[in-house]
Amino acid sequence: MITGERMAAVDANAAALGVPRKQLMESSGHAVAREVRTIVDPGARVVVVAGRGNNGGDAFVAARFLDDYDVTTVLLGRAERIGTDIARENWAALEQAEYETRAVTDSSEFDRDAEGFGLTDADVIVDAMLGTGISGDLREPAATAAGAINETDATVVAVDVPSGFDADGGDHADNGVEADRVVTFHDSKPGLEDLEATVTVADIGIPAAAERFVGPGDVDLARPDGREGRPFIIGGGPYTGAPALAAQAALRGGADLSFVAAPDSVASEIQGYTEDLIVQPYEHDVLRPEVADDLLETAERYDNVVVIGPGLGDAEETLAATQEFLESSTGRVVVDADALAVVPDLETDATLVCTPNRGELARMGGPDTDDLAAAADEIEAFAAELGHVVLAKGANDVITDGERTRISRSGTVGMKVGGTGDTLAGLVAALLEDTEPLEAAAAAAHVNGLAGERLAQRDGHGFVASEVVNELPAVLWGGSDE
Ligand SMILES: NC(=O)C1=CN([C@@H]2O[C@H](COP(=O)(O)OP(=O)(O)OC[C@H]3O[C@@H](n4cnc5c(N)ncnc54)[C@H](O)[C@@H]3O)[C@@H](O)[C@H]2O)[C@H](O)CC1
Ligand SMILES: [K+]
Repeated sequence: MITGERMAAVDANAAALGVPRKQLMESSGHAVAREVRTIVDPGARVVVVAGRGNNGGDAFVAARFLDDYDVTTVLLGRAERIGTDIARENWAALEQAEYETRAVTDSSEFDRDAEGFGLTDADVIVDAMLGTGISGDLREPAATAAGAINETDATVVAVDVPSGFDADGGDHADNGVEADRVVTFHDSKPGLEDLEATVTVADIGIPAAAERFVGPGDVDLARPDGREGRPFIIGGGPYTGAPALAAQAALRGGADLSFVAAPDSVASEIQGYTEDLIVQPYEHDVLRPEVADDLLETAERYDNVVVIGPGLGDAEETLAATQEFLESSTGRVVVDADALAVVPDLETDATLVCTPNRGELARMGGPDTDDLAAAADEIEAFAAELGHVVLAKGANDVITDGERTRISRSGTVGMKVGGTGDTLAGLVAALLEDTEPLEAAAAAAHVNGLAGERLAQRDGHGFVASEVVNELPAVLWGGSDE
């Protein structure tokens, strides 16, 4: 089962792996033609009703695979307004090859002339008006066309989803097409099983890697569409760099404001790094239990995305305070570095994203290995037992919520420089604002690694974490096509 928006991400990942959308469209269209062949014999009358997006593009391909049928392809709209190159190219091929095509420019034509389109004597109608690109109830001329299609006795074959069906939410527009068959691509869509139609899931050659490995489609999904979120970064000890890097990375990753809580002994030093941070000192030199309550109260005031940075090694005090803080948290918390030690025995309603490096993963009870990708199943089982998202950092990062597991292959040996874990933790916090934890962690791991790759291309492996922070926006908004 996959939603429409995740499908778009998988398409983009497939393209980045070398399987372009036009190839997927060819496979999609062929699958639709094969379905038609199971319903009627050659010579039968088939009417394709196509929209101006890739859903229509699929059906232009299908028409090409139905040469031995009496096919008319009807485009709702003008050809020059077809929305994508690959759909337009497939329409042009139909016209060049003198297939029977017709463009309808307004719904009155449809109303007045449903007969004329041969809808009424069609044996099969291919519904290719709208697929996963739909937004809202059917608009004209699709709405009128859907009504005309629903009134015929033809067998209706829907491309990907019946027009009007929302592949993210799973509900179907009241004025949507009632299909007899649905040929959906790659994986079923939530809610299709509730329709009357017979659903065929067509394999269109998308490599499993497009879902397994994090790619540009995942970054597209997690990209903040504006400035939002106010993560709260808690530095647990006297380190000044870690919370500062995490807080700056959160800002670079799209957060509105970034608050840092740090021991008063170092708070002014952290503020000294940059005016962009709002640093709030807490008494004592480390995170102590009596401080935890105040921090909790503060955290509640923010968008409950919190990053707990490194503590003081395994100092009892700090760990007790961290445990107390996490047990009482209810929001989304990125837990990094020494704070991770308390997570295995934690009872909390908070949604944690744990970002262990190899040693921290092993100490938490996860597998102790350099090759995280090879241990992905073990890490998935560990995350399932832990009950939280684990972003295990290594040459390849393994990101898992205990059920779904992704691997990010981005990054470079230069990323081992100190502080890149802090930039990652801050970036996760920024993306957690409006992206689900697994997706936010996967995209952050990928973007952080791509930032390092860009720096390595420019400066070899001598870059430092503060440069990774500054590189994040270019990767997140620069349309990186890695
Ligand atoms: N997932 C895959 O592996 C592949 C999917 N393919 C097909 O691509 C469509 C999605 O195509 P997209 O261009 O994103 O959008 P659509 O064609 O679904 O629709 C866009 C089209 O519709 C208009 N529109 C949007 N909302 C409405 C509305 N409420 N009423 C009327 N018209 C509306 C919008 O203006 C556009 O013109 C997917 O379903 C698959 O069929 C690819 O072929 C490749 C592989
Ligand atoms: K459709």
